[in-house]
Amino acid sequence: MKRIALLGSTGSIGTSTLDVVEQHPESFSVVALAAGTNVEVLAEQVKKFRPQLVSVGTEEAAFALRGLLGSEAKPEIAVGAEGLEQVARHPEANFVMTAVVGSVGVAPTLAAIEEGKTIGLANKETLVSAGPVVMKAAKEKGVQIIPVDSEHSAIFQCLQGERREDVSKVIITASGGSFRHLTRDELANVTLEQALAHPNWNMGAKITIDSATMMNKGLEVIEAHWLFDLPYKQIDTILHYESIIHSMVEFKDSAVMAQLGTPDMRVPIQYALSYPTRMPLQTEPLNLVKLGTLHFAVMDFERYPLLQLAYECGKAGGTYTAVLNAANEVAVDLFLKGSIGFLAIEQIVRKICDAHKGIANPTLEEIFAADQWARSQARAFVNNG
Ligand SMILES: NC(=O)C1=CN([C@@H]2O[C@H](COP(=O)(O)OP(=O)(O)OC[C@H]3O[C@@H](n4cnc5c(N)ncnc54)[C@H](OP(=O)(O)O)[C@@H]3O)[C@@H](O)[C@H]2O)C=CC1
Ligand SMILES: CC(=O)[C@@H](O)[C@H](O)COP(=O)(O)O
Ligand SMILES: [Mn+2]
Repeated sequence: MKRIALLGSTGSIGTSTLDVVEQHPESFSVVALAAGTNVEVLAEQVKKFRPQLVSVGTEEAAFALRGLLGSEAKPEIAVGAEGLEQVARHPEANFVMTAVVGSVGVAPTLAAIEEGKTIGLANKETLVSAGPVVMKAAKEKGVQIIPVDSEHSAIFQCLQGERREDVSKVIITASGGSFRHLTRDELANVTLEQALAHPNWNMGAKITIDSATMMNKGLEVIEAHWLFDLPYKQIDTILHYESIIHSMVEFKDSAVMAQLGTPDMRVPIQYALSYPTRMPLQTEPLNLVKLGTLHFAVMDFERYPLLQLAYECGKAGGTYTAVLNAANEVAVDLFLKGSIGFLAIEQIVRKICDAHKGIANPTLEEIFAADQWARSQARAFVNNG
């Protein structure tokens, strides 16, 4: 039985995870849930899955949750960063699904690793921000980090039974995001509503914007570097408009393995939970005949400069990727709030990365300090025009 602690239960990955759990009550149960402030959805989840512990972002959310639950369910309720960590450390959990958004995922992921829990990693910002620290901790504790991000799950699946030394490269596919048909000039006046309309996936707001700027692929390249212990020269990206091929691995004999499927995150979520076995899943099966044709194009680094920047930061290493991530989190948040235009996201992130004086082999404290520095720089950039 997988006894799951789920971080980010009210989000896109969180609700899909609970859908998978519901399909297999004999194999999966929920012992603890963590969310931010969406207490309406959380209350329904608590009533249905009966976790022992629940964490919310604020005291107000905790008060509202108690009111919504009434006498129907009375889980222990924790709050804030401490609450997230408590959920990650829950003594009865043997699997922690990290599906919060942002580098707020670093601390609870490290806490779960410290407790020896298997990690299902959806939260890509964790490895982008603190990859060396997290991977070292997982190695020392013998903890398995199973990728949930669709591309990394695809690569992970393609690597089963293969020897790492036989891999010549991985090829991460990119849909191109909401504005893939626009030129850079045409990006100047795009709206938030347009940016949030991903062509293939229904996801949370932040990752949908990251997909439109191609930062999502940049974060995924860095995530792949840490998950699969590959140098950046062995990590390629390619445009693939339908998101049917979730990623590929090329081996030294030129054989290419790919994992395909209709775009449904429940597949990689369930694979992480059932690994190394597979289980049935109610989802739309892939029909290649109906699809007819799949389309590909070479990645355009001039069109998508944030992907170029992500490779640069990844290769520079140290604190550069934490800064890249934190500046991007703030810039995307400002765009979501309507404070800046779409193209300002990449301008802000580039300026802050250029201004950063990196620290090689950083400690966790140095990573957190770099993250905070980048956030304050990004906010100041906007305040000062
Ligand atoms: N959506 C997808 O298909 C994919 C997502 N990912 C990655 O998975 C992660 C989650 O993405 P997604 O589900 O789309 O995001 P959503 O925005 O849909 O959900 C985010 C979740 O995190 C919670 N949360 C946010 N901040 C905090 C906080 N400070 N403390 C506690 N909980 C918090 C939210 O709570 P609340 O809403 O209650 O405030 C919500 O439950 C991201 O890192 C993303 O890049 C990777 C691949 C695919
Ligand atoms: C579902 C998933 O894993 C997302 O990261 C998705 O890949 C976003 O799509 P693009 O970044 O390719 O637009
Ligand atoms: Mn992805």
